[in-house]
Amino acid sequence: MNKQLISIRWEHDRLILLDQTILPNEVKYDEYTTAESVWEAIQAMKVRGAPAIGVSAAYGLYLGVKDLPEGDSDAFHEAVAKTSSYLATSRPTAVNLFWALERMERVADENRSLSVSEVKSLLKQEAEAIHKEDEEINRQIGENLLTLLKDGMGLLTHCNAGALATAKYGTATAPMYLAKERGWDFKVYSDETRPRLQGSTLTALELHSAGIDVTVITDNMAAVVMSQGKIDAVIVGCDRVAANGDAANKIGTLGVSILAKHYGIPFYVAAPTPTIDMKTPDGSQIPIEERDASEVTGLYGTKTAPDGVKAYNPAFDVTPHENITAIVTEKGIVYAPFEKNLQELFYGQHT
Ligand SMILES: CSC[C@@H](O)[C@@H](O)C(=O)COP(=O)(O)O
Repeated sequence: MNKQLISIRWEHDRLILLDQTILPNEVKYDEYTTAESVWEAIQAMKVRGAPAIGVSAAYGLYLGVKDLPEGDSDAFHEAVAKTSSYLATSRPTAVNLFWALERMERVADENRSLSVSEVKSLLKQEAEAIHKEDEEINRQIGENLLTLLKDGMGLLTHCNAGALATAKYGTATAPMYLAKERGWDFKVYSDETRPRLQGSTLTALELHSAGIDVTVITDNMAAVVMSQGKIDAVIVGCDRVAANGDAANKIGTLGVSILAKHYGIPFYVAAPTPTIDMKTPDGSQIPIEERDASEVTGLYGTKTAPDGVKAYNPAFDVTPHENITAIVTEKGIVYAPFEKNLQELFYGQHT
């Protein structure tokens, strides 16, 4: 993959993020050295995509406490909890954010007997481990998805669950990169994904620069390409999968799932296990972020709706598990009944 498109780097105690809000026009990396600036980057979607948000928040937590004085251990642990709660307010839907922060807090809690400087170094190691593991998880998701696909297939994806949304490979895009390595040719259709256009600005950019055959369509073209027999499978990412298999993903995914069901096309959700939230029983309990109306009434600083008109901007929707053919994780492929099979995946048994 084009090296320029790595979204997250960690160098010399600095977080370096590719600014995804200005792609594909400009490739710009910014350095982050404070928890506040990482919070802003997540909120403004300079870094976005569930796994990338989790990795960035983990580094953000370390950045927020790394320069605190060594002498007062209680004050240090209080600051860890406070910085974690603060970073958790940056975006509500992707559970990876909370998962990564909880993991960081656990490391601090379990090592209270160590010196502050030792805990700081463990926090840094934990953030680096979360980053590295994400890359391995995605490769394995790609391998598992490939077992469901064949050379030459037409694939539809929505939003960007690609390398830019993760440490590497992406989730929904992982089989596309692996297939390319094996000399397979998929024909990928990428929904533009209004209002933020992640499908055209990000997915099309990364697949096209990797030499993968990708065609951008506007969201309202998905039905026609399916009706024309161009799509053999839909693969999407997710921000949070509930215990019953309902899956929150970028707004518009629900509609794509309904179309896929209508046309009898398999609908696969690529889900790293950190994105599966066994504590949320079903999709109705997943918090859905609502973003500023200006994302709907304008585009790149140009108004696309009249002044003062109302606009509704939920950033995610929930695909009911009935519309999902399989949830593909790094640990295996989960089919219906999802509740039972997710329990088995996580706990080895149905409780
Ligand atoms: C591997 S990324 C999975 C999801 O986070 C992705 O599909 C998505 O919905 C991203 O939304 P975004 O609002 O761009 O952060």
